[in-house]
Amino acid sequence: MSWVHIYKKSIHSSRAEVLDSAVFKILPVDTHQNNSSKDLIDRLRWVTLGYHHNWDTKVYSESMRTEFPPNLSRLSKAVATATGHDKFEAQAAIVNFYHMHSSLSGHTDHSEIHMEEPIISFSFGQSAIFLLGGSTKAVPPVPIILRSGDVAVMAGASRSAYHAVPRILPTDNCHVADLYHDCTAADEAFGKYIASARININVRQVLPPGQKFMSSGDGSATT
Ligand SMILES: O=C(O)CCC(=O)C(=O)O
Ligand SMILES: [Fe+2]
Repeated sequence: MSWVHIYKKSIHSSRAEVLDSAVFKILPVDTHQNNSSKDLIDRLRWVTLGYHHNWDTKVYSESMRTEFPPNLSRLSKAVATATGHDKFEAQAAIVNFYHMHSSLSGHTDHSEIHMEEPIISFSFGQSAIFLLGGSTKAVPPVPIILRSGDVAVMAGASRSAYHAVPRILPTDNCHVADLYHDCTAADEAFGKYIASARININVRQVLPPGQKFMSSGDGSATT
């Protein structure tokens, strides 16, 4: 496993583009409430990019694919190359939106057809306790704090290890101002959002090296 903590100030500029051509998951809306945009933003839990992982079957398919955001692709490739994975191609990402009481239970990420390349994970906003375990849930996990601007590279054994996010930790040191340049209304709204939220973007390669599309026999991942 390798972990790198770098580039706090240089990883915000693709924010608008990242949210283009994405699949969103918003928690069910209570029809008795009025669904203001703030209400909907608060219910947003994840977005997928590139190959859109089917949340129920955990399978990717060619029919559920949109262009991967070029800026995020370049950034992920630069991080992968800097950590010794220069063949890495960004083809899918999950953007997780955590609130102060959110958590993510223990799981492995194994839907990708090609598992030899790392997962590149970017964290913004509030901090998280990240637990990194082993190949079974019996392996006691190691706790790691992921802060805003941290980049984690899950490679080697950690690529297929169990991991979880049991707690979001409040921080007043999340460099909110670094996450945007111009003080537009949208930036101000983002500043308010991120003051009590964590965003994690984790980027994956799905296909084997050189393969550009999924063929019909691909994508039979099991949970
Ligand atoms: O939020 C994180 O740091 C981890 C997210 C994760 O493990 C996932 O989306 O599969
Ligand atoms: Fe994961």
